[in-house]
Order: sequence, then C-alpha cells, then structure tokens
Amino acid sequence: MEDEEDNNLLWAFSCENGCMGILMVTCMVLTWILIHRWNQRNKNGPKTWPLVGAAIEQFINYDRMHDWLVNYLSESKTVVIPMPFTTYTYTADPANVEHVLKTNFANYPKGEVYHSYMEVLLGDGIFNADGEIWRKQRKTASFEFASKNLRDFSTVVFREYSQKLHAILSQASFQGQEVDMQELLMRMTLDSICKVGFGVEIGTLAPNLPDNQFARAFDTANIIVTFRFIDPLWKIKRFLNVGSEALLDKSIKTLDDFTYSVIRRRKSEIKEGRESSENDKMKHDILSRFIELGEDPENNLTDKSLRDVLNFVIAGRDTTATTLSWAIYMIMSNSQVAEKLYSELKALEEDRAREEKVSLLQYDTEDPESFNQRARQFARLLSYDSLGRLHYLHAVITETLRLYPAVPQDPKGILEDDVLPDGTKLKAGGMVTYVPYSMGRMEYNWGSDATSFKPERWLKDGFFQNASPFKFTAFQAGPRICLGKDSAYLQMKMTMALLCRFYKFALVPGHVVEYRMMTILSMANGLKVTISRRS
Ligand code: HEM
Repeated sequence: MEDEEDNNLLWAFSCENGCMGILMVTCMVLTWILIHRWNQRNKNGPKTWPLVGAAIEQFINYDRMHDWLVNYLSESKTVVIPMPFTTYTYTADPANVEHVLKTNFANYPKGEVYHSYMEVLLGDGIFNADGEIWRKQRKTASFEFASKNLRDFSTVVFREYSQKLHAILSQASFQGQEVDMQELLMRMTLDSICKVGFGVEIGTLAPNLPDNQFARAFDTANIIVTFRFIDPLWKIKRFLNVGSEALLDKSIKTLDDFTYSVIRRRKSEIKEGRESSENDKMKHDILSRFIELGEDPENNLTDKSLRDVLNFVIAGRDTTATTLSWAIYMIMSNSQVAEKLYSELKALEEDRAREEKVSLLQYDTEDPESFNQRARQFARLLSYDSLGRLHYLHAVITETLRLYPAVPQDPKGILEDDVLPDGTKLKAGGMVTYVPYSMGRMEYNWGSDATSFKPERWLKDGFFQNASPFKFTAFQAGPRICLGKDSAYLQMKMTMALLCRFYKFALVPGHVVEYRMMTILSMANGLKVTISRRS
C-alpha cells in the first residue's frame, strides 16, 4: 500500500517536472520568437520567423509574387529576404543593377545551380554558360546577329508569318469567332524562330492549328525544367526516371531527334550547294551560318554545340509572344492609344504607297477578298527601314515591356562577398535578383505616373528616346544584354503594324487576364478576344 503511494507520488513529481520542462522550453522558444520579431520592427521587407525566414509569407503569396515584391520594393529600393539556408536579395535600384550587371559583372554569373537545372535542355549554349564558354559563343553569335543577311532573311520570315496570323484572324472576324491571341502568337513565334534558327517550316500556324510533335516536346521540356526550381524531389525523380522527369527525358529525345536530323540535312544541303555551286541555295538561317563557321577547326563547333541553336528558340519564342499578348491587351484597354497607333499606321501606309508609286487597293470591310488583298498589300510595304519610322509603335511596345517585362525577375549567383552601391551586403553563395516587373512600377524610377500606361513618356518631339538599360531592364543590360533585342522589335513591330492597322480587339466578357507565376510573364488564362475589322 505504502509502495503504491510512493509510486503515485513519484509519478506526480515526474509529471510535474516534465510539464515544467515543457513549459520552460515553450517560454524560451516564445521569447526567442518575440525577440526575433521585435528586432525586426524597423526592418525593410517581409518580417521573418526563426529558421524558416520569410518562406511562409513567400509561399502564401507565391501566385502573386511579382506584386508582393512591388509592395516591398516601393518601401525600399532593395530588400533582403532570409530563407531557409540562404538569403535572397531583390533590388529595383538602377545603381545596384548597374553594379551587378556591369561594374562587377564577373562576380554575378548565372551560376552552377542554374546550369545544372537547365543543362538537359540548353546544354552549354549561350543562354546557359558562364565564363570563357559563354564569352566565345557571345562573340560568334553577336557577329551573326549583326549581319545584314540574317536581318533581311528575318524580315521576310516575320512578314510571312504575320500574314499567316492575319489570315487566321480575318477568318475568325468574318465568322464571329473568339480566338486566344496568346496561343496564336505562341504558334507564330515558334514557327518563325524555327525558320530563322534552323531554316525549317514546322507549320503550327496553319489554319487548322495542327498539333506538332516538336512543338509539344518543346513546351513540355520548357515547363518541366522551369518546375525543377521549385521541385525539391526532381533529382530523385530523375534518378528513378519517373513522373515529370520521365516525361522530360522523352521530350528531350524528341527535340534531339528533330535537331540532329535538321543538322545532318542542312550539312548535306550546304555540301550539295557547294558542289553544284548554286548560290541561290545558300541558306541564311542561324544553324547554316554556324555550320559554315564550324568548318574552321579553330571554332571547334561539334554537332552537340550546333544543337545548342535551340538556345535561341528558348530565348526568343515565349518572350516575344508574351510581349505581343500584353501589348494587344494594353491597346484594348487604352482606346486612345489604339487610335493614335492606327493613325500612325495609316500615315505610313500612304507614305509608303507614294514612295513605291503604287495606288492603294480599294476594299470593303464586309468583303473578305478585297479586305485580305489590301492587308497583303500593306504587308508588302512594311520593310525593315519603314518599320524603323514607327516611333509611336516602338513606344507602345517599350511601354508594354516596362509594365509587363517578359522576364519579370532575373536572379544571379554571387561568387564572392560584395557590397552594393546602396550599402547592402551580399554573401557569397546567395542570390541577388534585379526585378524588371517592380522596377517599371516604381515612382522613384518613373515618376508619379509610374503605373499608368503612357507610350508618350518615350517620345520627344515625336521621336523615340531610349532610357538607361539599368532602369529599363526588360532586356537585361551590360555584357549579357539580350542578343535578340533588335530582332524581337522587328518581329513585334511587323506583327503589331499589320494587326493594329486592320483590327480592333475586345476582351471576351468575363475573361480574366492575369499572369502565371513562371520565369516568363505569360497570361495564365490566355488572351481571349473578339475581333472587328477596320476601314
Ligand atoms: C520581347 C522579347 C525579348 C525579351 C524581353 C528578351 C529579354 C531577355 C533577357 C531579360 C535576357 C537575359 C536573360 C538572362 O541572362 O537571365 C535575354 C538574353 C538573351 N536573349 Fe532575349 N529577349 C527577347 C527576345 C529575344 C529574341 C527574339 C532572341 C533571339 C532570337 C533573344 C536572344 C537572347 C539571347 C541569345 C540571350 C542570351 C544572351 C547572353 O547570355 O549573352 N532574345 N533576353
């Protein structure tokens, strides 16, 4: 009996001690958390929690992450966000951006992590390389992109595909059908970049909008490698070859089969062309030019490095299509801009007809035949030089990129500890990200009307004026500035000129336009519109 009482007493004591212990630990943890939170009362950026940093808040805001950053960056030009095991620094300050992208460029590479995630798709291509490998490719590619041959060839290709798009829209307008502009623009830019890059016709913009194996594999691979950045299990899945990684493997095989067969075909065509010395068989696509350069052993271009022409497809396709989608959305939402643009295009049409000594064909907006003929005539008048005269259109596209940059945030690795011009300390191994989406919306960068869509801000006496590339960062800046910028403007201006001269767009009622959280600022639900014809 006594024993039993002793045991009960012992039990009660140990329970009491246990409870006290738990209580003490709880109090200590709570005090730690309270001190941690108290110390942050004057801190810029999101308030963090011990160990997990700002991960919870970032996770909750994941789908609206770009606007989440806008809120913090409008309070402070640079914010430092602790995360589990690392720190992310985001900046919208042009001085800091110049430091990262130019002044101390060597300290901020794409980095090993990016390279390992993207290698399966991009190999060691220009978009995915650092150091000497990147430098060599940049030199060769810059030379090619500056060539008049490539520019003339691109102009012809972009005109041809804008016309194909015009024809699809014409049919939809006569039949009163809704279309998803983003989907059509994605098809157009894929077809045209495959033509410019590889010299092949993949035909996804044919009137019946066919399914295409290469296009599907390309989209799937692109989505899955992007998903790797937020999928902690991708390496295990890859090792086991299951789930998304198995699908990626299959898609890469399709892309490789296609690319290597084009390389083989193009090589033999070049050889045949030479043997028969038929100059008209000469090709101006990027792949053909690289094959020719590869004949010089100094350039050391293997089939594997020729396959990396895919980098240009990745770099140029979605960026151009999403920018065009947002530009059309901006024009729909700002009718005065649409009208000003229409006037500029009508004036150019008349000027060009005069210059070419042709009379403009009469047409009736209710008659498909004459309407389409006049559009074809206008397209023929759109040359590289005449597009250069469209200053208002240039401003419309640039203003779109200011508010809806195709690459909304661009992270860089940090090789060594550094200090940004505003005093922010950066630790080696972390990430620093310049944020074009936020930069375009900051009053401290663009004045009190920063969030308004105003193409006029880019014009002086009717002429387009550039801004510093460290403030307008849609194309990056410094030694790695986008190589396809001029080519992208050429295609966007060609397409917009033809579409905005002949059509008015209206959003399908109830259609919600919002971005999808991806590396490219695409529209989550596409851009569903109805189209009417203009006189
Ligand atoms: C609106 C259209 C475009 C936008 C907004 C855009 C934007 C960008 C940005 C932000 C980068 C830097 C990416 C990074 O390093 O993380 C980049 C790089 C690049 N872009 Fe573009 N781009 C566009 C169109 C194109 C086109 C049409 C091409 C080629 C056909 C192209 C070729 C490249 C290449 C090769 C690079 C890598 C340059 C290097 O690392 O040295 N881009 N672009």
